[in-house]
Amino acid sequence: MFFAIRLKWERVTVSMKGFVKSFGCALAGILYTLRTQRNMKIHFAAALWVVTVGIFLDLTAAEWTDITLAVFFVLAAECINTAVEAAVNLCSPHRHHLAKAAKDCAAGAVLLAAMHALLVAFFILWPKIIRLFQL
Ligand SMILES: Nc1ncnc2c1ncn2[C@@H]1O[C@H](COP(=O)(O)OP(=O)(O)OP(=O)(O)O)[C@@H](O)[C@H]1O
Repeated sequence: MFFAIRLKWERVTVSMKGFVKSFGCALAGILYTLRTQRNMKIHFAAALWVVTVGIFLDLTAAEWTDITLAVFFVLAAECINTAVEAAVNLCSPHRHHLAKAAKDCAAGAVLLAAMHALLVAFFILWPKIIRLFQL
């Protein structure tokens, strides 16, 4: 009985260590993207601005859901773009049309996510800002 509990506890500890390690790796990836990619810094600054304006405009829970989804979608797309760039640079240091396709498609994904974020900001924030200045 004692050994069974101890074995189970050790398994929990080991899986917790694995979880903490994966979390650390994921955080390192985000920080690497933030450190090396100018666009990620711009996205982060834009996200901070949107959150500040959102707090000021007293958004509803549904509006916050849309805004945060759009923000995290852009940040995640930028991390994936950085991963693709790093992998392509590693595998294909010389110019190749497939390397170009991979990088261009990854950049396209970021552009689409950013356009979506702009639309969401426009539909949610813009009418509120207009109303605020009409008062
Ligand atoms: N190995 C390659 N072969 C062919 N074309 C490439 C290659 N590497 C980059 N390119 C082309 O140059 C463009 C810019 O590539 P680069 O590696 O500078 O990425 P970037 O988009 O400038 O990244 P960043 O977000 O860091 O500015 C790519 O989108 C692609 O069209």
